[in-house]
Amino acid sequence: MASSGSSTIPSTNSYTRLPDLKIPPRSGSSADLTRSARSSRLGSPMEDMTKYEKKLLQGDGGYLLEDVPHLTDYIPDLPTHPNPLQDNTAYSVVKQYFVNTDDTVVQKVIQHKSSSRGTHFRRAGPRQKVYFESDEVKACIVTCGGLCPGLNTVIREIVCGLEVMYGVKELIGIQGGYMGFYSKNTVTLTRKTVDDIHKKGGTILGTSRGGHDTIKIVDSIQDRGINMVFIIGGDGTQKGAAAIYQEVKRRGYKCVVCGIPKTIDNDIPVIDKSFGFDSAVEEAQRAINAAHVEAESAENGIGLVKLMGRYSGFIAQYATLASRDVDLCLIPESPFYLDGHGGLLEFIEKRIKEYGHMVIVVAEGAGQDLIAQDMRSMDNKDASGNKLLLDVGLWLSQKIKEHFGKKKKTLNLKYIDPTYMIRAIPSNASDNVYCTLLAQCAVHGAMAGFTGYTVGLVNGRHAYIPFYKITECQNKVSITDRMWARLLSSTNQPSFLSKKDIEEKKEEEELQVSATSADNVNSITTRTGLGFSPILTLSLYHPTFMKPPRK
Ligand SMILES: Nc1ncnc2c1ncn2[C@@H]1O[C@H](COP(=O)(O)OP(=O)(O)O)[C@@H](O)[C@H]1O
Ligand SMILES: O=P(O)(O)OC[C@H]1O[C@](O)(COP(=O)(O)O)[C@@H](O)[C@@H]1O
Ligand SMILES: [Mg+2]
Repeated sequence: MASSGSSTIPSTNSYTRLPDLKIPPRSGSSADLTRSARSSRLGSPMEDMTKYEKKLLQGDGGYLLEDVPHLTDYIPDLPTHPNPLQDNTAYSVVKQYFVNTDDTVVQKVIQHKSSSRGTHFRRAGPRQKVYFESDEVKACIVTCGGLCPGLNTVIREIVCGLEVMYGVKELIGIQGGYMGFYSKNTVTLTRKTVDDIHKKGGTILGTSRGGHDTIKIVDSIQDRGINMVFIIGGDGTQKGAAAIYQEVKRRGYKCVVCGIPKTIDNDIPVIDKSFGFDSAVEEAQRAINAAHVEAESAENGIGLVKLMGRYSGFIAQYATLASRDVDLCLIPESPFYLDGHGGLLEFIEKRIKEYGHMVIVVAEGAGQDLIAQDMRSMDNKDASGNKLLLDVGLWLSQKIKEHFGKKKKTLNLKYIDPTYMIRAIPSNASDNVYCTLLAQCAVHGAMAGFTGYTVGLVNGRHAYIPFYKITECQNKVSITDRMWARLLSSTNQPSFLSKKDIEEKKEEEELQVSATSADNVNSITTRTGLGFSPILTLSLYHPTFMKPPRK
């Protein structure tokens, strides 16, 4: 818990001055605008939501800090207070408990002797000074998107963190996701009411897709006098959180907006992994084991297990690597074809002939283009705008059965779909610890006045990451990476790709990396002769905010 104090960067005054960067509010700043004053000062809300700001700081050797916003960026002269943790009997004895203001976390941990030091994020943790008095805080928590193991643990630990560490008394839960801000009642959250919730799956607050209406949400935040918003959700949710932060800032309202990344699919970039992912991989083992037992016990037995993963096949990949019983793993990132030489059906036939049984793991987003060709399906979307998938498990079962039928070969195929069962479990022990630390870091950041950030684990260290880094792309399994090769060699399955396909994939992935890399922003930063210089806050256009939020 203690700060290592081993900052890799020299401490300079210009660096520590960063939170005091003054950015004139667009329309004056006041923490208590009345509704009429508010609306009369509003320009076009969408105008501002089409922009986000980058706080970049350059140092020696290509060091770049992609910093998160701070309340003082738009509300000058906010008073600070000593952190109440210094009087907390549990924490007051910890040496160097407060994080050194210069501490940052590197994004890419592999370095060469000629590498530039690259992108860094602000290290998460408690600060010496806070920007809220305990009795001034009115916090709220909301959970959005699909379920994921650990949601209740994060809720519990935000509540306990605020109440126990910072003496905060006013905390409410927004029910039913984003739309709950303007269409549902709230629940009071206290240490007592959340005491047991980490043992249950799901979220005690409820969740939903769709219904993100930035203006209505921020109106509700202001009307309720909320000044800390903790938003737990996936890639869609974090985009919504970024829009809320922009609007709160545009109104000059003193309110922290903090995201805690949630997704069972592990599709959020930058962070090491999302909470609940480990629990999901562990629970998937039960389904794979069952599939293996069924397959082994029958003549020409196939156990087919479908796992979640709409656009990213991480659960399928890691569940396969963990199990060692899997003969074939199919994920959205790796295209395949069914018929002909080198096709999937030929491989299945061969493996069955060789071993008498096999286990197939398929991520729900795999082969969607093939199914769509087959079924001439419509491009359906859910309330959040996510693609509604066709059931690849049923489709594949059918195709395998038809193939064996045509060849008049015996087949015993058992299809297992444990997807929602996996998502609905409580988090396992390691995810519980992970959720606790994430929640505590989120709370420390909010008390320290940071805003517009997602808290995440980067190379094993907790960091505050600006929203745009999380929302600009999706984390996907790289099939030109060593980890996918490990899987291929463990299952001994073909890659179904030609050399040309692999080259194209490599190029595609490299392009994606360079489009989001620090090199792109280096060209728009400036330097002074000092080791570190708070350089500028850039307004950039980002496609996320170009469109009105999806409803
Ligand atoms: N681009 C966006 N801008 C604003 N809100 C969004 C955006 N995409 C999704 N949301 C909102 O975020 C919430 C959750 O999104 P969803 O994609 O369903 O789940 P997840 O956050 O788990 O990816 C929904 O209420 C949805 O309306
Ligand atoms: O809850 P729904 O609407 O059935 O959605 C199922 C989807 O939710 C997920 O479990 C998680 O997606 P999110 O992280 O976007 O919530 C996907 O794997 C799956 O495709
Ligand atoms: Mg999502």
